[in-house]
Formats: sequence, structure tokens, C-alpha cells
Amino acid sequence: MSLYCGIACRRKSFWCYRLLSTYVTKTRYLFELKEDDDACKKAQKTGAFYLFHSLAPLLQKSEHQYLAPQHSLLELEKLLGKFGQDTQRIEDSVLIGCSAQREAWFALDLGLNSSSPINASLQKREMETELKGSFIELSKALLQLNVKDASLLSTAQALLRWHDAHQFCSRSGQPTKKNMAGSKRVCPSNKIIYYPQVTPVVITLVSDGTQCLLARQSSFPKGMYSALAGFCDIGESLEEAVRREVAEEVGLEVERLQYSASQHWPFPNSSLMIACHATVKPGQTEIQVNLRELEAAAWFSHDEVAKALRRNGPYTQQLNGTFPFWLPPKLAIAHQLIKEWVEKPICSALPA
Ligand SMILES: NC(=O)C1=CN([C@@H]2O[C@H](COP(=O)(O)OP(=O)(O)OC[C@H]3O[C@@H](n4cnc5c(N)ncnc54)[C@H](OP(=O)(O)O)[C@@H]3O)[C@@H](O)[C@H]2O)C=CC1
Ligand SMILES: [Mg+2]
Repeated sequence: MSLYCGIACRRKSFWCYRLLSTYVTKTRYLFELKEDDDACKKAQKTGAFYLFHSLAPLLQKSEHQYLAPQHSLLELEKLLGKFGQDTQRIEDSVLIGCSAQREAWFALDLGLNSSSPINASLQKREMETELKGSFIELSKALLQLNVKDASLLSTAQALLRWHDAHQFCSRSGQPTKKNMAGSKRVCPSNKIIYYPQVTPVVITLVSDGTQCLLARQSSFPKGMYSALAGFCDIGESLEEAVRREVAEEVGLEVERLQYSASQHWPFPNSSLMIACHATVKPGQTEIQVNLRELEAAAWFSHDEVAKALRRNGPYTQQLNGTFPFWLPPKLAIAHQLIKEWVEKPICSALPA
């Protein structure tokens, strides 16, 4: 689908109107809302709001899944009025996207910044009754959300958390002011602009050509193994971060890398996961697990991994006291990386 958009481009001596795709139209509209506070405020009038309380999204249970209800500005104003909150609070909302019809979507947290935490938790229960839903921790609900809601709520939570944690200028100590869309904060005294932070994390599936290396941290659910992950250090390239993390965590050197995909991951504090395949040098497969980082790491055969992919964890303890081997859920990029390797063990054939 495409739309004629009012954006004109000057070509030679006449104006021509280009046919813009829906995606470009949406992207340009969101750009305008981020840049122009008045346009953003106007968009709130016809927009839809997703509600949070202390970073937990408002959800409604429907059969086996959760739905994220939307509220209009009018409904939100009524709700705030009913709970004795100032409608000025709506200015704390952040822009998180828009529909193909240019309905802007916002997220607002009704619990953060409350003058009294006791009052906030009392209001939470009453609000849940009024809104016919519950504020549920995102980690507990994510697997039961559809893809669109999961992505929107993850983005919303990340942005709301960033604003909550960055209310003061780190140079002047003065309170910073958010723009209407919430795409930045500015210090009024020295004009320093703060943008939401993205933390890059590499996740690597190491292979020796026939087996792949999986590991677990003690904090993982019992029996679950994943690919090796680690935060990028400042000044590192993606390739350097992969080589360092693999060396740090399992004492191996990787020599061939292939980028696979990336994903925004909301836990525990929002990261940009960058997924890669890598291979070890031939014959160099002896693992030395760094026990400060990992509980265990091991090589797994193609068959073992293919079988585990077909199962869904978490599992209960077996009679012999152990837990069956299982892999991260489909939503996690680790799952996609492992699935890619099972379907096509690409690393053995990579160029140097
Ligand atoms: N979506 C997916 O498929 C998967 C996602 N992940 C995610 O990847 C992330 C990183 O994996 P993990 O193995 O824990 O990372 P690391 O191997 O880098 O180890 C984590 C430790 O590194 C330190 N650290 C360094 N920089 C940072 C930073 N910017 N933020 C937080 N801690 C930092 C912390 O140590 P200290 O506390 O001592 O300061 C932390 O405990 C996790 O958030 C995890 O949720 C992991 C696997 C799969
Ligand atoms: Mg790690």
C-alpha cells in the first residue's frame, strides 16, 4: 500500500510529488512528532495511550493470551480526574509509534513519580478495578503477548525507564526537561541534550563445524542453555566484543564471524542484542569455563540441539534429580540463532 504524501522534492525547476510507501509516510510522521512539540500535543488528541504502573503494563486476560488495551485522551483525562491526579501528568507520556492511518501511540506510567509510594500502590489496585485489567510485570507476560504488543510494550517500558532514571543533568545537577514525544531531555541551564541510551550486547553461537557451544548462568531457569552473551565494552567493534566475550567466558578463540540478526531485549534493563555465528580454530575445542560468569558450558551435537528445539521448557526435575536440557523460547534471538544453525550449520563453510 502506498500514499501520496504532501512532502515535495525540488527537482530541476519544478516540484514533483513522489509516491511514498506507507512505511516512509509513517516514519516521516513520527519524525515530525519527535521534532515538533505542538504537532505531538495535537497528535495526542486523536492518539491512543498504553498505560503502565511502575513500569508494569496494563493488560487484560483473553483466553490464553494477554491483550494491551488502548485508551483515548478523553478516557485518560477522566481516569486521572477520578483519581485526583492532575491531567498535566499526560505530558509525561512518551511516543512509541503510530498506525498506518497516522494514529499516534503513546505510553504513560501512572505509578512512577508519585508523591507517595503508599498512595500509589493503593491507587494501583483501584485503577485496575476501574480499567478492568491488571498491571503485570512485562517479564511474566511477554510470552503471552502478540508480536505487535510485545514489541510496543518493550519499547514503551525501555523509554519510560530511561526517563525515570535520567531526570537530572549530570553536569549542572538541574532537572532536565523532556520534549513532548519523549525522544530526548534537555538541561534548561546549559542546553545539553540527553538521548535515550541503547546498550549493545553481542550474542554468539560458537560452532566447531559439527557441534555448537551452549552455556548457562546460575540465574537461568534449571536445564536451560543459551548462546554466549556479553555487553560490548566502550571502544570495541562488534567483532572485538565477540572475540573477547568468547575468550573470557569459555577460553576459546573464534576466527570466523557471520552476522545473523538483532533484537531489542527488554530484560533486565533493555539491550540491543546483536547475534552472530562464529567458529573456533580447527581442533581447538577444549572449554575452560569462567565460573565467575557461567555455571556450565558444553558442546552439543546437531541431533541433541534439534531435539531440544522441538521441546518447550521450563521442565520439572526428573526422578534422578536432573533437569532436561532445553533452549530459550522462540521470542529470544538466542532461539533464532540456534534454529538457524540447526537448519543450516553455516559456520563450517564460512570464508576466513
Ligand atoms: N534475547 C536473548 O536471546 C538473550 C539475551 N541475553 C541478555 O544479554 C545480556 C547480557 O548477557 P550477560 O551474559 O549477562 O552479559 P555479560 O557476560 O557481559 O555479563 C554480565 C555482567 O557484566 C557486567 N557488565 C558490564 N557492562 C555492563 C552493562 N552495560 N550493563 C550491565 N552489566 C554490565 C555486570 O557485572 P557486575 O554486575 O559485576 O558489574 C554484569 O553482571 C543480559 O541482559 C541478558 O538478559 C542473554 C542471552 C540470550
Ligand atoms: Mg555472558
